[in-house]
Amino acid sequence: MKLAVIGTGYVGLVSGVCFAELGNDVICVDKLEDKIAKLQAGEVPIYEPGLKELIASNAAAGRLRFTTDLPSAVRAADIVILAVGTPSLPSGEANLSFIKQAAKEIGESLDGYKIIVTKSTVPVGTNEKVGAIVSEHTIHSFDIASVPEFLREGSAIADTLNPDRIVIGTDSGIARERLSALHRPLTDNILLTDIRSAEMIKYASNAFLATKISFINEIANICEKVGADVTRVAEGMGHDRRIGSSFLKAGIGYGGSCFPKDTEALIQIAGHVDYEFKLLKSVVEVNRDQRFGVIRKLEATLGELAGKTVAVWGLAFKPETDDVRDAPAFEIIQTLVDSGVRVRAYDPVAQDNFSRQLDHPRVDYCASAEEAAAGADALCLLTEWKEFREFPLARLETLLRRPVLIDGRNQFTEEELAGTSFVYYSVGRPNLSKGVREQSPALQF
Ligand SMILES: NC(=O)C1=CN([C@@H]2O[C@H](COP(=O)(O)OP(=O)(O)OC[C@H]3O[C@@H](n4cnc5c(N)ncnc54)[C@H](O)[C@@H]3O)[C@@H](O)[C@H]2O)C=CC1
Ligand SMILES: O=C(O)[C@H]1O[C@H](OP(=O)(O)OP(=O)(O)OC[C@H]2O[C@@H](n3ccc(=O)[nH]c3=O)[C@H](O)[C@@H]2O)[C@H](O)[C@@H](O)[C@@H]1O
Repeated sequence: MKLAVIGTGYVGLVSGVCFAELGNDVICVDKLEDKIAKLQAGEVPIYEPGLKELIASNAAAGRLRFTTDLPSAVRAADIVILAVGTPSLPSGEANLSFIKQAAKEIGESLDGYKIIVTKSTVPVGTNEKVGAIVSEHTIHSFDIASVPEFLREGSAIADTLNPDRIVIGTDSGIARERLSALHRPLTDNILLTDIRSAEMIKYASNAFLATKISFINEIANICEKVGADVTRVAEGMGHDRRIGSSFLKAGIGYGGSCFPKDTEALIQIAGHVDYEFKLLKSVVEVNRDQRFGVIRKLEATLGELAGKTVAVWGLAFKPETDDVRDAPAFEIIQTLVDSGVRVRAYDPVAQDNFSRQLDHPRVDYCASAEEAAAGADALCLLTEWKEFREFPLARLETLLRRPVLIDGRNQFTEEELAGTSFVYYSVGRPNLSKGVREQSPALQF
């Protein structure tokens, strides 16, 4: 099939290249001339494992092209896929200006029947709005469909090529048939729905995953007070197939370009129909506070923070990505420098993106994990990159001025820390001092 994909962010690029890999003829479109020029030259604007190679092979095979010429790409396609951004407005609502503008441009470009698919995450009712905008600008017939995207950054290609399910929301028989045929090579698990339910499935899925994370983070916070270990608790819960073991990793809370914005947007969607989504409001509130656990633990060990030097390992919101959108590291580092701390930060991949957005005289960006740790009063691990997990603890002990390790991602085990001199605070697990568990407080009944 011939596809035009509008927007070359994560979703546009990854789904475009994966459809090309399946043998379709794909043109990816973006407004940004620089971005398209780079893609045409074989450069990939984002760090995503495997993406560069897959783009190169499909471009060389002539199945994948890049352009800024939206009208020509739309005319050459049978199916037009909208993958533009839907960032948050200050109110928390989704900003639909990119969607609306792209819908207008698509409408103006139509020269015959097309299927117009929205992959961007959009509030219920948006696809109908897209249909109305396209209609205003064309005399040609078209159908609309909502096909939400569920890929995760860092494993985007594997997720796209092996999806748990594909959701196709449309009221058109032709669109249902052609979009099922397009996705069937990926999975047989295709769920056909109406448009509004498909739009809701995406928000409900992200909100539920965010809820699991905030739930386990609250359990972790209680574990710290009662002397239990949240990793064992999550393991014990996860064996129950009704609960499942995924998304039960306690830590510094969720970040990224989607959970924070989509939870806020769903609260607004509910509010517009006079429904207060109390549970999701709490999920967001718990998440906002969770990152400050790192600061509280630093204060508990170092006392007054002003004048101290703190190393930070990890700036991306999760490993295997250079995306720093809504990364908890921003607020943690900002709070530290506001308290008079000098920060020595390092991330193997996301450092350039991060430092462009947080430039402060008390933040030094370092060339290596080792350089960041050298001479610091404490080290905070904020992103679970493999290189941090594999860093020899004996070496780290000698680099730090004080062997204080605040592990925001529960990366090290008690066995690994046994025999070291670390004061070790993690999330929802007993604190260790010189490798030995600190006494849990007596419980009152
Ligand atoms: N990033 C992710 O992992 C996932 C994102 N989503 C959703 O997918 C959508 C896209 O997200 P990202 O890929 O992160 O977006 P992004 O914001 O990184 O990129 C969007 C791209 O669209 C381009 N664009 C905007 N208007 C355009 C127009 N009229 N014509 C051509 N290009 C245009 C922009 O220049 C930009 O390059 C969002 O709704 C997001 O919520 C869904 C699942 C995963
Ligand atoms: O709509 C989206 O954009 C995407 O949002 C998430 O994907 P992503 O944000 O790339 O990454 P996740 O792996 O879900 O992690 C999100 C955040 O939650 C945190 N997390 C995740 C899992 C966990 O157990 N604990 C936890 O704290 C991560 O550290 C990270 O900050 C969803 O997992 C995707 O299905 C969805 O398509």
